[in-house]
Amino acid sequence: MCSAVRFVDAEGNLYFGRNLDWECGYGEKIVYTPADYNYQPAFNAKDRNHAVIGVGIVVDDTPLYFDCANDAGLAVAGLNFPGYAQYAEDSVNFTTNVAAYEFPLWVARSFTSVDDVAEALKNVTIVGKPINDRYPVSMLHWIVADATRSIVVEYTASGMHVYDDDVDVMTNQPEFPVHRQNLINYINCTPMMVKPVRWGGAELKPWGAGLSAHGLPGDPNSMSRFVRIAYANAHYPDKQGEKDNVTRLFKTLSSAAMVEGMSAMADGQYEKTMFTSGYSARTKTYYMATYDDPTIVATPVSDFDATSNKLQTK
Ligand SMILES: C[C@H](CCC(=O)NCCS(=O)(=O)O)[C@H]1CC[C@H]2[C@@H]3[C@H](O)C[C@@H]4C[C@H](O)CC[C@]4(C)[C@H]3C[C@H](O)[C@]12C
Repeated sequence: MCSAVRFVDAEGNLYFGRNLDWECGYGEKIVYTPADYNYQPAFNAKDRNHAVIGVGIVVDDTPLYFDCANDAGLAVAGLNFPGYAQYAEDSVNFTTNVAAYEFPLWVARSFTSVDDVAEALKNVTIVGKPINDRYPVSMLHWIVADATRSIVVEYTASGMHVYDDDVDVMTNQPEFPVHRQNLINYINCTPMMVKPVRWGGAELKPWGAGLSAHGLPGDPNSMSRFVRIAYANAHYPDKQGEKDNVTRLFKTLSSAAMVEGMSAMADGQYEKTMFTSGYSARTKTYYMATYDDPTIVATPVSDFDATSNKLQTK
């Protein structure tokens, strides 16, 4: 399972991050794609040369991003969506064709805002073409965010769906509208301290703080994580400064993190939060912590050579 979140700090700077929950890693690193990198889209898309930083792997000199952000403060993450995602089998004439594997790269190379992405997606086909035989097509949906808002992009049997994500979180299956509607089941949950009540002759006092959120789902399934991270994101108080906002990002994501042993996949292997990563548009820094080493490592864009045309990893 995976979970993602977006929020802005008190000055309106974007913070965006995700948990990558899986049974194994892919050798992912921080990958920097400079503006002058020779990106050759899989089909007829045009490269608009935004520099990109994110987490991914490099295959055939192409950065395959799990999540990334660009120099304009636009960020995107891919999350599993099997059983629902259904890409086109081939390119479609008179539309912009984007291979599923390049979707985050294409978004971040091409656009400066969520509004522009949403407009472009009106005429986009996502094609289920693998980059090569070693890496089959992943069935994903994506959350795209900037300092103003976020959207969820789902490509299913009925085509392209772009949803306004007014709670600024995403997890896995099912479709975004189901997650969004399910939140109504939890609107009784609040962070307020519960007052003592009388039931007949008895005075009932709360155990302590937290009782007002009783019923918030604690299990690792996708719908439960959506509720939990939406609750955490909605109630986290505004923070000043980079440090407290990065803490907010990682703590909010930890509310939906997967602990090894809690959830086995179909093959019997346990899922765990392999890494948590995120971007601060305030300082143009990518942050990452792994399951085995929770130290949050900061990689500012300035660590890379922006004048080069080569992919760079750290
Ligand atoms: C496994 C990852 C998603 C994690 C997730 O959402 N888990 C949910 C588990 S469950 O089903 O809901 O149980 C996804 C997110 C991004 C994916 C990667 C990126 O799309 C980049 C390439 C794309 C290639 O086609 C396949 C390898 C790959 C390197 C992908 C491997 C894998 O599918 C990743 C790493």
